[in-house]
Amino acid sequence: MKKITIAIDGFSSCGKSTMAKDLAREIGYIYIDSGAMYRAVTLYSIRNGIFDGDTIDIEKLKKAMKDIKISFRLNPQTGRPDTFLNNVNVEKEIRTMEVSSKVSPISTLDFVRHEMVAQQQAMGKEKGIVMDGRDIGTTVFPNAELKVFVTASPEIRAQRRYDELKAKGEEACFEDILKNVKQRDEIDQNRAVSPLRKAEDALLLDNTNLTIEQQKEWLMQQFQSVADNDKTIA
Ligand SMILES: Nc1ncnc2c1ncn2[C@@H]1O[C@H](COP(=O)(O)OP(=O)(O)OP(=O)(O)O)[C@@H](O)[C@H]1O
Ligand SMILES: Nc1ccn([C@@H]2O[C@H](COP(=O)(O)O)[C@@H](O)[C@H]2O)c(=O)n1
Repeated sequence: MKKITIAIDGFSSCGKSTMAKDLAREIGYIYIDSGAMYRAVTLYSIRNGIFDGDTIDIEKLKKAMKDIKISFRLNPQTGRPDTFLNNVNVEKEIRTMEVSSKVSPISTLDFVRHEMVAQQQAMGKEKGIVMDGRDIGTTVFPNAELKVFVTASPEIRAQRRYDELKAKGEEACFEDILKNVKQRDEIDQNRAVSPLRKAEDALLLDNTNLTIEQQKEWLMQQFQSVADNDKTIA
């Protein structure tokens, strides 16, 4: 039986990784959170003096790219891959507000995107992959057999992120999160290289009023319908 490529794109914090990870687990595919890779480059940049305030030292980052090694390893406790930067688990560190506030400018840089896209395409060479991000259906895997574009209102997305942080016992400010969500959407949609766009052949999912369970079922149905049309897919 053959495996396919599944691309899940959309706005920040709308539930892409939640649904992508669940589908991948259910159908036995690899799951890759491409946003984690841009976050890892950002964390490296913060830690290595590549930022001066909000200004990025482009030449320094260009030279440093060869020293940034990103990998994923399955965390048996969470059932999802943790992100490793130069062999150190940085899953928690890449999710801070500091990284969230600096990641979109880093993601506008053509040489960063070029390197990330090459690595993502290598990971998906054998298919059997569910990858979520911003440009997966448009740039990374334009021939993906199933493409989904997810959206929800900024307020709902910020609320979900706020609830998640509170549930973990972490400090959170709803207004800061909302501002960050809107800022990232703006930068991601308007950058010159691979801006956030719905691929023409992507299915649109507005999950504003859906539960996690409902969106999971919806995605599984879309996978089933692709598989029903081609009985060689599993
Ligand atoms: N339909 C839903 N209803 C309520 N909460 C949801 C729903 N989908 C996802 N969530 C919650 O919203 C938060 C953000 O989800 P998730 O991390 O999957 O988003 P994302 O799109 O991958 O975000 P990012 O762009 O930051 O990678 C999580 O706490 C998740 O549990
Ligand atoms: N394919 C992608 C994925 C992500 N980005 C950028 O990274 C930021 C963080 O991503 P999350 O999925 O963790 O929210 C995101 O805001 C984008 O700037 C990207 O450019 N391309």
